[in-house]
Amino acid sequence: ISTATSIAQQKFNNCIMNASGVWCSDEKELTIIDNSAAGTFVTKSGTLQPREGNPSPRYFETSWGSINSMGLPNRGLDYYLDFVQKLQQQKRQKHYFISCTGFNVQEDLLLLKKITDADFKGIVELNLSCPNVPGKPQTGYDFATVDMILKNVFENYAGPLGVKLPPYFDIVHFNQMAQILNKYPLAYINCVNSIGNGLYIDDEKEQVVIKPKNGFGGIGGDYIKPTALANVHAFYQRLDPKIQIIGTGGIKNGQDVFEHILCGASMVQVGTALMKEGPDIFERLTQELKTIMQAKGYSKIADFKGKLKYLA
Ligand SMILES: C=Cc1c(C(=O)O)[nH]c(=O)[nH]c1=O
Repeated sequence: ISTATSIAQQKFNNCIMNASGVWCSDEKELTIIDNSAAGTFVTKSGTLQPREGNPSPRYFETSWGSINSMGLPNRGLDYYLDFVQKLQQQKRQKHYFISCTGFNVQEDLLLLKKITDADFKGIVELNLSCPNVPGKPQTGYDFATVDMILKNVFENYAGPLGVKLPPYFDIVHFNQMAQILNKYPLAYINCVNSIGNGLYIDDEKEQVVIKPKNGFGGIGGDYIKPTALANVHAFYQRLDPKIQIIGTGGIKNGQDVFEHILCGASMVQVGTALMKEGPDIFERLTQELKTIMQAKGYSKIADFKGKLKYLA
């Protein structure tokens, strides 16, 4: 039984990896994920300059998931690029994802130029969905801007590149976004980022639980699995098959991984549950997925990817 997969013709021996932002902020964390059962890793979204991010507390775990308003703290794209290039020299058969995000299209293009100049051979994840930078709207909800960015990106960047999208909640929005995405040679899209600007309350204190934005933050975990599955499947139904889908959102056991793949995901990313359990989770998720595949008579991901059935 194999849980291997491939994205943009790059092969991974496991279809399960971390979600950007979790266990990927520095060399130490990335090395641990690299040595775990995860098929690969994606870095925290790198910006042109390093960032402190928002004031703490800025992350809070609940029984059903998490809320975060990190504010894009990161070491800067150069740091992640240097680290991944060094690692790539040692592990030639492995491929890695680098996430990046600019605050406008000019910055996006500068980031991609850095990646081109570094002769990066892995896969780029352009984050269009950070919900927690005060004063900055989520690019992914501005369709015209997404179109303009992708046009500029693919006029300037030649390597495999995917985009991290926010969750959409309207069929017409799925249609409109799919129409835009299908115009471009995307390697993949990653659905979904956290559900933006949720609010979690400590009843005893009658208080919010994170400091930034009066307690408003991105929601992850069990709360968002139905939304994540719907976004994966909606785009799977609408996109050119050349554009693969990475499923992110609400994965904490093998069943959740199975469901994302059934909806059309070629790869899955784990955020909140990885934050709670640590990198050992990858071994557990892989074994649980294999057990499910075995019980159903599937030997590889392709046997059931996208094969969700409807009611007649
Ligand atoms: C990159 C910023 C993001 C952040 C953040 O750094 O606040 N949190 C998320 O849940 N998703 C993001 O994309």
